Amino acid sequence: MSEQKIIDGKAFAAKLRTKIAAQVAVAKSKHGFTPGLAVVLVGEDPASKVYVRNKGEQTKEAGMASFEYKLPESTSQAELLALIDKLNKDAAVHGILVQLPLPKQIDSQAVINAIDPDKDVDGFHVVNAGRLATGGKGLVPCTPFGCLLLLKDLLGDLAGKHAVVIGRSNIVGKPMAQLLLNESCTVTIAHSKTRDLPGEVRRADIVVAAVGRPEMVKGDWLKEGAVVIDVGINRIERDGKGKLVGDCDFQSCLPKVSAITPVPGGVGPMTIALLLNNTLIAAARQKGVEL
Ligand SMILES: Nc1nc(=O)c2c([nH]1)NC[C@@H]1CN(c3ccc(C(=O)N[C@@H](CCC(=O)O)C(=O)O)cc3)C=[N+]21
Ligand SMILES: [Mg+2]
Repeated sequence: MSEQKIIDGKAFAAKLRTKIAAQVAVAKSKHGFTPGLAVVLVGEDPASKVYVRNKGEQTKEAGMASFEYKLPESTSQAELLALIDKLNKDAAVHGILVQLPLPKQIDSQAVINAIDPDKDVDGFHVVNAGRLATGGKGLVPCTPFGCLLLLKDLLGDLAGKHAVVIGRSNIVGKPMAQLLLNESCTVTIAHSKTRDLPGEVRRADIVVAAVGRPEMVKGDWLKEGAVVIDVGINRIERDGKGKLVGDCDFQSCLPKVSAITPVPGGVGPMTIALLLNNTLIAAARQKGVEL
């Protein structure tokens, strides 16, 4: 059980943020603009508040402008759409993120599709999903993008690898499968109706777990030497204490894998780093410059 099996997403993300900060400095000194990210939080979900605070802090650390909008739980869809319209028109805002989930009176997909696709740094707009599916130049969802960078850093060329993505959400599973397909992997998308999930996972060189079920994937489901990317972030109680665990049972998986991401410290920090990267990409495109 060697140490280096455990992928240090936190360190990788920190390195990426250093590179981003250097490019932000060039945007300012050479091109005279500051990339700006607006994050909109509706309601009081405590977990969401933590993520939004981390995003704001890391945005400023990278030298970007951070705009935070905190709206009450009772906000109507019309009020939220009015804010999006204002941010779409604001030249200082190059990226817009509306924190999910939204309160139930609001149709999330309608809100996401109201964001200017070129400012949609989550990559959730239907136009960006379409661009990803058809090989266009869009904005790629942060979590799958971060997972892909970790995999390429570890394995280099991914062509011909068998990847099993567990989970079919629009925000992780589907775009992850698309990215792996674009890298010429053979991709299986598994989900709650998949027959014999352990059997599917056993064929995988690469497993991406994004189901939101604590410790579901067991070590005996894995092929010897598989690479496991654990996207799950589940808060559980164990021995009377709150604990953060992934979708993979880390203890049983570790002896079987060639590499695995931990939770915390794996995919989570990459998601925020890729959000900053997307903001930089969006800003550079809006300004028509190469950084
Ligand atoms: N429009 C939208 N875009 C998102 O990207 C989005 C969202 N809504 N809603 C909530 C989820 C969740 N999310 C995380 C980001 C970073 C960590 C992260 O940095 N986690 C750390 C620490 C976790 C902790 O200690 O709580 C880690 O895994 O090491 C986790 C979760 C982004 N999300
Ligand atoms: Mg994201």
